[in-house]
Amino acid sequence: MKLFERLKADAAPQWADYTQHDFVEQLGDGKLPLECFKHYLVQDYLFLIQFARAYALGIYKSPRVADMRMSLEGVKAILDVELELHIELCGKWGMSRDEIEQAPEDTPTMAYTRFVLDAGMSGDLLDLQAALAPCVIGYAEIGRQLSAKGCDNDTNPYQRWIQEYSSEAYQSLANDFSSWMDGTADDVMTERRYPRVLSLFEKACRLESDFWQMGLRAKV
Ligand SMILES: Cc1ncc(C[n+]2csc(CCO)c2C)c(N)n1
Repeated sequence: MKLFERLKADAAPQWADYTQHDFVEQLGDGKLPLECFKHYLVQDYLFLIQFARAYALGIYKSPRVADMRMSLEGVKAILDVELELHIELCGKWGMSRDEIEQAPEDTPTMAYTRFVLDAGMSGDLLDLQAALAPCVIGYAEIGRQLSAKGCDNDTNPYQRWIQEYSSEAYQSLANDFSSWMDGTADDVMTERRYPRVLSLFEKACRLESDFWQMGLRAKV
């Protein structure tokens, strides 16, 4: 079995908590309170800045030029696409770029981003990929699920968000990430090492759930 499939199967409870979280369900049926989504979106912008640094660390930790290019694509996807999507959505709801960039980081944002950066700093490329995988691949699964249920309809205020993650472009980025991680595993994975990699993957799933929960807490 390929590494990503194995991790997802072994971390099934954490994966389900994350990808079927209440926040996701409410976003899907359009009933998520706007203040929850706005808090999430501002925090996600701050999260992505740190994620760009994590991908940049991936360049540093890459054993091959091909790996460096994959990490570089991650940096570019965040700086050129993801952050701009956030600014676009925040703008629609009256928040400016300055307001977003000056917002203080909430604790779950700090916990998740510093966890990923530390996994990469103290480990090798595979450790970093295991910590990044739930984020990159989980959002593709969530986008796919919501779109299959028809949640990306015109009446859903979160239609644009769902369309972004169910898009061909994002699905293919997530598939490429999965193959990239599988390729690294072919080179460096051993059975002795597997539990540590699984533990990083599980923790990242838990931190994703905490991130959704932070959004739900913002309800006034
Ligand atoms: C909490 C949180 N988790 C995952 C993503 C999704 N995501 C993270 S980096 C990136 C760009 C491509 O790697 C994408 C789509 C997010 N935005 N926020």
